[in-house]
Amino acid sequence: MEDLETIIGLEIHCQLNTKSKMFCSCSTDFRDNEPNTHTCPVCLGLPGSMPMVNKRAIEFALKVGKALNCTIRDESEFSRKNYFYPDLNKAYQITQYDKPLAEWGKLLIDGDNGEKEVRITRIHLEEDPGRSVHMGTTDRGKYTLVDYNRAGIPLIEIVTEPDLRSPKEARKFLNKLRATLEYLNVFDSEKEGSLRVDANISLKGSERVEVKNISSYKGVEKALTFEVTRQRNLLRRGQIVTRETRHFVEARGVTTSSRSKEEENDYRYFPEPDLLPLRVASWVDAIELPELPDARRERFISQYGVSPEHAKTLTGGLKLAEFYETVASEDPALAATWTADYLLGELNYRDFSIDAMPSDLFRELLTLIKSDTITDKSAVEILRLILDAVKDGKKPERPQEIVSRLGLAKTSGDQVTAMIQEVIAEQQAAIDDYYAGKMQALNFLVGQVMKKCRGRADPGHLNTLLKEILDKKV
Ligand SMILES: Nc1ncnc2c1ncn2[C@@H]1O[C@H](COP(=O)(O)OP(=O)(O)OP(=O)(O)O)[C@@H](O)[C@H]1O
Ligand SMILES: [Mg+2]
Ligand SMILES: [Mg+2]
Repeated sequence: MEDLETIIGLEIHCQLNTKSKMFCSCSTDFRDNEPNTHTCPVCLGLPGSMPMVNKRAIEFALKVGKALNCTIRDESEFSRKNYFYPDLNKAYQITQYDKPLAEWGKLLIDGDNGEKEVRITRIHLEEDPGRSVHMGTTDRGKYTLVDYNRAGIPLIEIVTEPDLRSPKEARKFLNKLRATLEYLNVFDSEKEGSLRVDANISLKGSERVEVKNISSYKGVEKALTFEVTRQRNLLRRGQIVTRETRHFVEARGVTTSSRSKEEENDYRYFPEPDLLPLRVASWVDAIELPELPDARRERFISQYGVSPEHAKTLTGGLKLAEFYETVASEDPALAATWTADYLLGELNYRDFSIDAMPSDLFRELLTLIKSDTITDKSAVEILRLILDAVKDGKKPERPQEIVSRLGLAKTSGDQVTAMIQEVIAEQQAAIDDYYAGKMQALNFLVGQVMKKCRGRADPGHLNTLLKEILDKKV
């Protein structure tokens, strides 16, 4: 039972960052504004109002279609998906049904067993519903407010074939997709709720379960991991997995049943009578795609000579890739190591994005490392001081200032030699041990010199130097 194959397919809703909404001219820049201030008769769905298609949204969706190697349909069509819910003021959503804008694409990912192609079933355009804001606690004073500022924000839904084989692979797919969308400059990954995922999962031979509306990438992996265990346990106990829609409770990391298949709505789709069919396939030729993650990765390898692993990490997000290119000039290999191995670790630890690190300060830090002014250990210390200042909302000190203030400049050769002589004079017992062939004594002596210079000597160099001096004495 343990090796029952896991089958996963994703439906990803992505808000396009156009200036105005999908079918009206209301601004999409609503996040800092009062509820219901970005609305008009069209996005409120008032009787008699007529939708108009946002050309920009179509262009953005076509860009995504082209980047994901889709075929653009010669004719696509908007449809009405009918259901009643307070955040859906018209009682229908304008979406696409059997004639989506784009079909049959693919995205290359770094899968569980190496590089892998994930097929894209379709990409269609639709409008976001409004947002329900639940007030009060569950047991008392509970009521719900509705904010229609979000109603009508352009969305694309990207549906994959059930080609993913593990929760981790699903996360990798999402990371690659997010990077691609960022590079295309069609969405803003930092805006809350800009990418929402429905994750479908089954164990081979059983029904699938759909976990709806997961709003974080980590959430998708967690929800799917929970489902693998839950479904395996059901089968192990001789029960069956029922086809149902489930909800992910982020705070507890579990999924709960929200409605079973029998209760699922019949949406009574029909073609949207207020909009003409779209014939936009010919626009695709004029769309020029920017450099996408795979191409940039190859360029990083050839132009900067960074390792494939570093190149993959550094091109995993648009801002990260741009950051690297602003700091790479002096010593690309050094910059790659310090960005990918050290900086990213420190950022993740603080739940920061790359924006938190001022690139001019990082460049200065790299110069100090390259000129051998500070040790790696001191460089990490400086990095932490800068990021902690940012975290506290303070203006970070420049690396050079920190070096002077804390006296982090590497101890010079002469000073080290002097300190070694001091230690040799002080530690006769250890010296005797060393000559008696006890190699631990050397480590001890290195430690003593390090202590004297407060860690500002290069450990490898110190080791060699100390050995040289001691061996000469024999
Ligand atoms: N056996 C399976 N196990 C896991 N996922 C599957 C399986 N079969 C299909 N899927 C995935 O389920 C998703 C189906 O999405 P689609 O939008 O076509 O239909 P739906 O979920 O029934 O409709 P809705 O849009 O209302 O959610 C796809 O991502 C597909 O890859
Ligand atoms: Mg769907
Ligand atoms: Mg679905």
